[in-house]
Amino acid sequence: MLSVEEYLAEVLDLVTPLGEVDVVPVAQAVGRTLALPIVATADVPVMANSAMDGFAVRAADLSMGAILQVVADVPAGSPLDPALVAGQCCRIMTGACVPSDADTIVPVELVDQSADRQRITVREVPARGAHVRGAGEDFTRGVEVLPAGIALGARELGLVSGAGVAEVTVVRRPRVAVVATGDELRPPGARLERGQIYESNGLFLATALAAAGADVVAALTLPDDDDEFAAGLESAASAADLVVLSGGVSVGDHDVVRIVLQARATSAFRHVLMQPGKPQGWALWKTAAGRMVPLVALPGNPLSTMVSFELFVTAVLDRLLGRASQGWQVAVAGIDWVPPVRRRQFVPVVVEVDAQGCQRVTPVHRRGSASHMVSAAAQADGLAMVEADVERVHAGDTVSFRRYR
Ligand SMILES: Nc1nc2c(c(=O)[nH]1)N[C@H]1C(S)=C(S)[C@@H](COP(=O)(O)OP(=O)(O)OC[C@H]3O[C@@H](n4cnc5c(N)ncnc54)[C@H](O)[C@@H]3O)O[C@H]1N2
Ligand code: MOO
Repeated sequence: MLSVEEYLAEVLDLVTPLGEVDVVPVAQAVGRTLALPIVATADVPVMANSAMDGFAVRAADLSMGAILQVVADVPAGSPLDPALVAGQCCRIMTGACVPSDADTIVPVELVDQSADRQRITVREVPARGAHVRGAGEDFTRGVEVLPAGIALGARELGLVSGAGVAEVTVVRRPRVAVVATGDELRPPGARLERGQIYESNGLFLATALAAAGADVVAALTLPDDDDEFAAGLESAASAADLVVLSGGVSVGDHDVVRIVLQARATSAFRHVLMQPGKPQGWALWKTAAGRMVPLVALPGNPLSTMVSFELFVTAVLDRLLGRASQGWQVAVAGIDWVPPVRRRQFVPVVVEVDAQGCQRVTPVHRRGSASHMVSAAAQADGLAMVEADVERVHAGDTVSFRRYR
């Protein structure tokens, strides 16, 4: 039996970072991983500008009751830079360039305006420099605003476009094929005969892989026949950087993935000290074209597939993409529960934050981490991890927690 860490190290050894890149417009870069850092093409703010709608003034002119003459109007986007001499100011809107002769903004609420809007009387005196957003205050041209290895979400893309960058260099998406195996599998909607079940791992894996940044190039369901399975696997692998399989990894007579890969590939089938997800396998499949394609074979029970995906497949994708892997946080148990014996437990939990700000996690299902359940993972916020030597989790005990991405 291997520890989770030992098995993870074996699986990670199967792949090296992809190293190939795409250059894509920023609007099409969501979910992609930066291959090169983002360097600002401009200062942000690009120029000193007003944080308020009001009047740009010279601080030297300010006193309670001072009357200033309004000599210009500067809305946002205006190129105007009106000259201001003593006793003069200009009307300015939020985001507009502060005139070179002004150093302070008086918000419109702090003045009285004459009926003809040509003069203002100052009712409250702001500090020198008030409401002026300085050029380069956020960052300056030439600085790195995001490092390589970052996955681009909405917030990152806001920053990238704000920094004036139109195209980003991202890691090519890993091409991943999904193979579900089992004679019993039927598509949802089909009429089930005795012994048959609805296929769910294939769609789960394809969807989770795409959400994690993969290009899913094939999603097949293959039977437990050795030759048919091998032929399907060859077609899946021929277009892929990685194949993720579900089912058939255990010790049964029809566990086609183990049987075929042990006979026809470089492979290892392991028992890992985790529950769910004890039987695991990996292989290197030599395609007809002579390319070695890494395969990660997950146990077929739906919760085993989901947990194994979280622990191993996401880590492999992170490595291919050159991206940091997600860590574990500290949480406390919301209730008592009994974890399985001698294996580290990964149990789907809901999380709530208590009055003290602690994350309290509670298994979503009375069956805890029983591996046949399809509902538990979907109803959970993430996984709690309980070490193998824990005989009973007590409410208030510290446990590790990882939120689904
Ligand atoms: N004698 C032993 N038997 C088993 C052991 C063991 O150590 N000794 N380990 C058990 C554990 S733990 C697990 S987990 C499973 C893993 O088995 P396989 O990976 O070989 O998976 P299958 O037998 O193909 O399927 C298990 C279960 O999951 C259902 N399944 C499979 N694929 C799908 C799919 N795509 N969608 C939905 N459900 C699927 C399948 O019908 C089975 O019910 O082995 C234990 N046995
Ligand atoms: O490891 Mo299996 O996933 O316990 O049922």
